[in-house]
Amino acid sequence: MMIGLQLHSAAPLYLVSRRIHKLASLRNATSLPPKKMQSLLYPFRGLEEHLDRSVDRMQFQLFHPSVEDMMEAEKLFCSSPTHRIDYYTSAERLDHAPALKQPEVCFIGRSNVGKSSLIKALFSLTPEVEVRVSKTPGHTKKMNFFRVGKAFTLVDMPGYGHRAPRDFVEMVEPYLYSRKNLVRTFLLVDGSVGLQKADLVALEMCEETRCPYVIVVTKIDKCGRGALLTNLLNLQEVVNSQTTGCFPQPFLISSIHYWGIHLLRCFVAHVTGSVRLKDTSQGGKDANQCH
Ligand SMILES: Nc1nc2c(ncn2[C@@H]2O[C@H](COP(=O)(O)OP(=O)(O)OP(=O)(O)O)[C@@H](O)[C@H]2O)c(=O)[nH]1
Ligand SMILES: [Mg+2]
Repeated sequence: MMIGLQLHSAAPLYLVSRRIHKLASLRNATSLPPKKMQSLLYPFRGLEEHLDRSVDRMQFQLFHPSVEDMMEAEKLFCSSPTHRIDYYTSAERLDHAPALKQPEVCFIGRSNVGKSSLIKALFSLTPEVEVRVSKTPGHTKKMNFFRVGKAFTLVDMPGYGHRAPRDFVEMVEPYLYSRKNLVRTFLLVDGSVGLQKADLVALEMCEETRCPYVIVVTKIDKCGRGALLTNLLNLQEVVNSQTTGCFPQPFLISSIHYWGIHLLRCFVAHVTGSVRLKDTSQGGKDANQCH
């Protein structure tokens, strides 16, 4: 559903692929019928009615900014002559990583979980920033640094898992332990398959590094609500019982449908100190708190 995309058009492929998806922009999203808009902006809302009454919903909505706040955050993800968003550099080892002062956030997770796709969706309002995604696990082989003006840097990491354990040990681990300007790690877990053994290892490592982290549940469009809820509640149980550095609210996203992308943009802007939000939480805890 690209704006103005006509399949029979003779437009060159690169022009077609760089058009902005309608739902990537909050202004278009707010013109949706209310229920659809709620599910796009706050994906947990779409699941809530299927949850057992005994489940505490508050934990899933600690970070719950207003649309107005999300609009403010969205501006950061739009490039302008005074606020350039660009791919900066890649590094194979920590000592090749650029020395940058601005706050940094990184995205880690198993190969193929959707890290690069998420970053691509976050940057979809600046389609000239190229983020490569692939069906083949192990596609991202280096740490890729993207600058968002002077506000923050975002880092796409190689995945861990059967094909790329070495990359992880040589790049991701040292980065997580020593990167001074790292303010938040986003640990991605595939919502359609739930927590895997390798995810638990990553979770343990995030605990050890002591840098605050947050879980992002990806590909929520790929499975039924029942399976997603089971995976989600299992994840919450692990977060509640085994972690101290993890923000208790998991972020649910679909990078291909833009579900949860606006909320996550706002969270990134918030944790990097790039926006001051008027209303960040309903539950009395803010996004910088863990348990
Ligand atoms: N259905 C669905 N597919 C997705 C979503 N996000 C990513 N994918 C698909 O999952 C595959 C892997 O996506 P990537 O973003 O390249 O995964 P990655 O985590 O960066 O993988 P590595 O770089 O290999 O570690 C691609 O085929 C994407 O199209 C999503 O939200 N929904
Ligand atoms: Mg990748």
